[in-house]
Amino acid sequence: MSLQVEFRCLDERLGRDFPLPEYATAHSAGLDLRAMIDQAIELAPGDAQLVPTGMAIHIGDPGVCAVILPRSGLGHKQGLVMGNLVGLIDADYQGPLMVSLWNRGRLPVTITPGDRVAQLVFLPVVRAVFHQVDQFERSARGEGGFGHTGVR
Ligand SMILES: O=c1ccn([C@H]2C[C@H](O)[C@@H](COP(=O)(O)OP(=O)(O)OP(=O)(O)O)O2)c(=O)[nH]1
Ligand SMILES: [Mg+2]
Repeated sequence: MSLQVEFRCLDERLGRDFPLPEYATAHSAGLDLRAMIDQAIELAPGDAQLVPTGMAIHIGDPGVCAVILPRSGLGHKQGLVMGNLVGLIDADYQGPLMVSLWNRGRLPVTITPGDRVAQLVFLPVVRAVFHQVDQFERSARGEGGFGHTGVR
């Protein structure tokens, strides 16, 4: 399934010095996002910084959102993940796409302009309409949770 999404390039280096966001393979779920910073930054262990991606999107369909996720290699090996764990992009957001980069590792991480630091994944959204009730009709689980079914 493909989706038409409006895209604005906010940084002249994107599409000139660095490729525009693209799916790396025919079946990739995520498009890599680049750190469109002016100069290299070093993230000390534990530090987080909000970094522009040089682009904006307008999804425009309430049945779709996008999420910003870590890249597996950077996240696992260097500890470079998202400071908000997952970035959620609303369908009506039109501002610059920002990435919160958090070094959760034990060593400093250097980020160079244009580095692919995160990935953007589009997802379907179901928006709920709440119907207030006094009691739920009891389900098999009821109120059991948080390990209620055991480990083994
Ligand atoms: O990693 C992120 C997360 C969010 N956003 C943008 C798009 C999103 O639609 C908007 C608001 O995000 P969210 O609702 O998660 O943040 P909030 O703290 O609740 O802000 P708001 O009060 O603007 O909704 O910020 C980003 O650019 N990058
Ligand atoms: Mg919000």
